[in-house]
Amino acid sequence: MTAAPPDILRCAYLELVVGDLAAAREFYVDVLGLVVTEENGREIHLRALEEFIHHNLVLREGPVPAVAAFGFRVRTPRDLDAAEAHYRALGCAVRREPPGFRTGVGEVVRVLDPLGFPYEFFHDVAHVPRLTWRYEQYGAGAIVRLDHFNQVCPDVVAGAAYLEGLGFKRTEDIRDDDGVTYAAWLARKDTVHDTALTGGAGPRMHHIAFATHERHNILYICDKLGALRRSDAIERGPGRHGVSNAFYLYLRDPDGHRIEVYTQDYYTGDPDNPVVTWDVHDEQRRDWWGHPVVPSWYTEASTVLDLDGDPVPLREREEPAEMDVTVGADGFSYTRKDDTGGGFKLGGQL
Ligand SMILES: O=S(=O)(O)c1ccc(O)c(O)c1
Ligand SMILES: [Fe+2]
Repeated sequence: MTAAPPDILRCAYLELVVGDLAAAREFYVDVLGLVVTEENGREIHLRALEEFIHHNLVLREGPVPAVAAFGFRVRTPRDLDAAEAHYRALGCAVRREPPGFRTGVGEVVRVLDPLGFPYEFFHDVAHVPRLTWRYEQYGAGAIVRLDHFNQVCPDVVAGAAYLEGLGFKRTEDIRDDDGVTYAAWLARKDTVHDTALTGGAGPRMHHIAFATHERHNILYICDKLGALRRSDAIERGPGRHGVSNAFYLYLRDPDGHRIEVYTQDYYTGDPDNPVVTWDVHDEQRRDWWGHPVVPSWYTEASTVLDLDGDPVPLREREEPAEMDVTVGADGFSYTRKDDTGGGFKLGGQL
């Protein structure tokens, strides 16, 4: 028995558990320039500059750095009923929480989804000032929107099928000639993704991504981290993605949570938007300029919590791992597919 999915508008907020609230606040507010909507001694509610809902990120101090909730806004209050019915039909744990359970948010339907991720759905939410035109409040990093989540799960094919059943549309993926799918990007709003699946031991959160309008905003964040002698917060990039075509930078926060700053992907809103599939051996799939992906980007990710706040046990990926099939002295990755010389980049191998 199935039940129609809720009409999800977009990824809207993430609840992050951090080990030191002051250190996390300094990173997300003082360094990255996210805006404090409200805060107390236990948690801080932050938003991007163009956001008008109460928050895009909750920082809550706790014993184990982890992700406690992936929040999605739905189109109408009735979509909360649809969310509850959809997940009960999937046999998932479902809890309906009253307004105020989540600061600034009305009623929330929380689920532990089939992949083991704590998703939650809401409609009613407090409106706060959209700071779009308040340029005097902009840090030069100018983070304007929450753009997407990225989730690590063992079986990307099954995970993408579940998300497509939830109404997400696949826009890009990475595969090989044997039919293995290594990663997939899926959208509800008219951009490349609201969330993505990265093949690996999961459930874990790979990253949360915020958008800037310009590439120079991302370059400024790098310069600022250098000036602060915190360049070790830069894990990967800056660079240009192949998948999504976005300009990107990956940072690690004080707890190791991965944050992407991202700009200039493309419109995907037509119903017949063509899916872009990349060959896992294409050296330009993850970095259009062919720069290698640092190993930690493939191996490290954040724990996720169940609805009781306990870490969700991991399942290992059974199919080949992308890092294993694209790096090594054999240089399986190519720049030009038919280049008989191998065409792989020296120095890009471990
Ligand atoms: O590295 S990829 O080009 O595959 C990529 C594309 C879009 C993303 O948001 C991302 O995190 C990673
Ligand atoms: Fe991303």
